[in-house]
Amino acid sequence: MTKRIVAYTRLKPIHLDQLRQRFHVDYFEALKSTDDPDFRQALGQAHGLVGSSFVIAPELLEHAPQLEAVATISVGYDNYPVEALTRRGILLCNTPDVLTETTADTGFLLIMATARRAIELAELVKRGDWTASIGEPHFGTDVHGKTLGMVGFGRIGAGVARRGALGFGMRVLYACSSPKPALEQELSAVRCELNELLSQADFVCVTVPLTAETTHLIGRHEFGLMKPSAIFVNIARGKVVDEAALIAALETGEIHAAGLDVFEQEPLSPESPLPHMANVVALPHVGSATHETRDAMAQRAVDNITLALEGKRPLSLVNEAAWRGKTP
Ligand SMILES: NC(=O)C1=CN([C@@H]2O[C@H](COP(=O)(O)OP(=O)(O)OC[C@H]3O[C@@H](n4cnc5c(N)ncnc54)[C@H](OP(=O)(O)O)[C@@H]3O)[C@@H](O)[C@H]2O)C=CC1
Ligand SMILES: O=CC(=O)O
Repeated sequence: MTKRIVAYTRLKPIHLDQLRQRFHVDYFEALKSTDDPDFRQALGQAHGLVGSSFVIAPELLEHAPQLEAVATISVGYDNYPVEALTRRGILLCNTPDVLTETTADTGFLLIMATARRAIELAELVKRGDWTASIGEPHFGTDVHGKTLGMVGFGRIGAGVARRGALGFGMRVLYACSSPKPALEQELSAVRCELNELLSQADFVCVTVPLTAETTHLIGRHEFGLMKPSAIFVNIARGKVVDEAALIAALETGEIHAAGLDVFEQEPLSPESPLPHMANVVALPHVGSATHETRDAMAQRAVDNITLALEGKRPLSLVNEAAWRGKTP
């Protein structure tokens, strides 16, 4: 029997063809909502699910009685009900590693663009307002030699810190669930409590996954601990930050500026003041969005779902317990 896959994110022909060589693929290249009746009907026969950017609620799984594996085209898996999947023995696979360096580049891009006010000043030139030598009101802030505070020190966090420590001579502090002795050695990084990091860092960069524990990890209290000169960067998930508290901290000068790739609501609501604030650089969740990296992520997802549906261990598995349940 040919197994069936529902693919709900646009894929390049090269990736779609690989899936179609082995499976029957129900392809939703422009899915607007998981309430789409055709999508729900296809789920009814699906053994595999491939995609990203939609919340896959536990209720949706009830429409997929034959589901064996899910491959998200992302490293973050906060859109998936991991416990419900594991309970049913459904494998959940993601795309770590292949996007680490690109996302770390985005983190550093935000650090640099925000500190040096690159977007604001480029806009000034574009408007034709560069009519005299630029003076102090338009000066930026140095990055090199400053203190970089990493909240979360996994793959991407280490990538950002490496750029800061080795490329820009920054002192690295990190707050993380577990110590990272190899990185401490490599980057002279120092582990500290979150509150201490927040009060010492010139740049605070968030790279923790979104979990129940990290939801609103950074809020009013935390912004209050930061230096008035601090620059806050979030490349993790919007909900890790209390956005109302962030807006207040930026408006009152409690912190200096923010570089943001992720938001509590995506796409960003037209009512949000964030993209209109001079001290904010806002990007539309493009941490991994380069041609090379998005191709590598899609390929990893194709490889993951193919292996999983062939009864082999996928390359990157989130719920180890579901795999253990399948193996003697
Ligand atoms: N903006 C974008 O486009 C992108 C965003 N992301 C986001 O970045 C996140 C991180 O990815 P990646 O670096 O690969 O993941 P990792 O799992 O390698 O790193 C996450 C780190 O956060 C730490 N951590 C987890 N919970 C806490 C906590 N409560 N307090 C302190 N530290 C904590 C982990 O600790 P420990 O090591 O002890 O487990 C780990 O070191 C993803 O989950 C995703 O949400 C990813 C890619 C692109
Ligand atoms: O946000 C992107 C991801 O890969 O996670």
